[in-house]
Amino acid sequence: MAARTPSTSPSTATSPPPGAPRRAYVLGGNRIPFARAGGKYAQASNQDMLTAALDGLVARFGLQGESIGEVAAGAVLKHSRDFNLTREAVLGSALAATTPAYDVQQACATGLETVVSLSNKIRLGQLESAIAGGVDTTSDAPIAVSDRLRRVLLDLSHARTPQQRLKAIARLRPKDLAPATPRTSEPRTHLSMGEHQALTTAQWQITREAQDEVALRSHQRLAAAYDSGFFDDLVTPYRGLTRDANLRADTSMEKLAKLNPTFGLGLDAPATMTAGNSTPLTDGASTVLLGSAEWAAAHDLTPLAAVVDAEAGAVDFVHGVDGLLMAPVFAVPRLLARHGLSLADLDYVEIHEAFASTVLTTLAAWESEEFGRERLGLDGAFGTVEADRLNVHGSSLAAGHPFAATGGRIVATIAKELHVRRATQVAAGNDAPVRALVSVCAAGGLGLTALLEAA
Ligand SMILES: CC(=O)SCCNC(=O)CCNC(=O)[C@H](O)C(C)(C)COP(=O)(O)OP(=O)(O)OC[C@H]1O[C@@H](n2cnc3c(N)ncnc32)[C@H](O)[C@@H]1OP(=O)(O)O
Repeated sequence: MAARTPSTSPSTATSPPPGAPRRAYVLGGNRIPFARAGGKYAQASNQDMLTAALDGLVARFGLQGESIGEVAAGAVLKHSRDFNLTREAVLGSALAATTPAYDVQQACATGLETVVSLSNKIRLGQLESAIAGGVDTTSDAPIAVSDRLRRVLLDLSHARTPQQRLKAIARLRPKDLAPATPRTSEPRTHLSMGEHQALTTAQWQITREAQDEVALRSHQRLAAAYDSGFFDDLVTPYRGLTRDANLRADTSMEKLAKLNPTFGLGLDAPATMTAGNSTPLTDGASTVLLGSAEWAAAHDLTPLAAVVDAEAGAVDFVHGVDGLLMAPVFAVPRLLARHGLSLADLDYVEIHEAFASTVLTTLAAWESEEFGRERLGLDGAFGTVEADRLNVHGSSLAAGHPFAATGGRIVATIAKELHVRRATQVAAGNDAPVRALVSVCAAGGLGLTALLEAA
């Protein structure tokens, strides 16, 4: 277990101007390595994994027995018994049982939403400390019974006489006994996330080679970050895993090129999306420790980055022309405009790699003069993000994507990167702010984006 981060420079937590809301800081994070579905965590539940991620955080920051302001986390795929999964995880952890905790759900944006909403509470003075997080397992996904079987079972539980029981059972047909398994498909279109993204990929004419390059870079960068020790104080080994199981340090353009297309096979365009340039189904959990400058100082912790602001977006993917995962394309310009910033002002950007082409279609829209003028209301293209400041430590293609846990993984990673960069800059006599953007697309045509600044 990594040691608690000592506060070498608590005064680096910049104070807001008088009258402005105070700042909320990311103080650190902890996650378990992400596993492939059906892999090392096949026997672990959401509660097991979230508790493990929480306990790793507690151990790292010396929070045993501590009452934290609030813990908010969530899971996209949740058993009905887990009506407050987060509270149960807290009760099973080393935190004080007096820590309030609750579930949040915003599809793949869940983890980032918990960071944003808890940070806002800290900024308002409602909380001094908080833990954000998320967890998901596709290995232990809930399997529901059919609607008719569910109604019959409910009626049976209310039946008072044998006749009433028999009457309820008599309504059942053999087909009602078939289970209803969860699918990553949109209820209104019945298309999976991958099928939706294949439509967007074709719309923006993204090539297979460009997608494979994004995937390769993601694996190479995540492997390099692990090798350099970057994740030593962000990831705690769990159930035999020390690194994300999906990480393939030995993948190559040649290996990726050999994979058969998985999504977009029936389209009137080349099918370019494969298992290599799509996120795999993944199990895992992440947590992020948040606090005010005062709470951090009292606990001898160094603020890494402030959560400055956030912007949500949504697209009408059912009736409109915009792809299911394109909401961040619209949210980011609004977020940056509020701060008088452009993409060029950002030192780091992480665009969640739902699919390699999600990153590429997002960039293509921002780089398009026509899109900038007609859809974003700008004078021209919104801008671009060069590869050297985009997903610098890899992203979901390599790490995997346990839906609700991805936001926490990104925020903890980028906050540490901001802190490291700022320290190097300050040592060189440069006091310029260091900023990062987090962009997460989500099912339902949703997107959530956040602006962070090194403390
Ligand atoms: C908002 C959002 O985030 S939306 C996104 C939500 N997430 C999703 O929708 C999940 C999408 N992903 C999937 O559904 C699945 O992972 C799929 C369909 C893409 C692939 O599923 P599978 O076929 O089971 O993948 P699997 O892991 O077996 O890989 C297939 C092959 O590709 C190979 N492969 C995968 N990645 C790589 C790589 N980077 N390099 C080399 N080979 C690779 C595997 O080794 C395997 O080869 P094999 O058949 O010889 O064993």
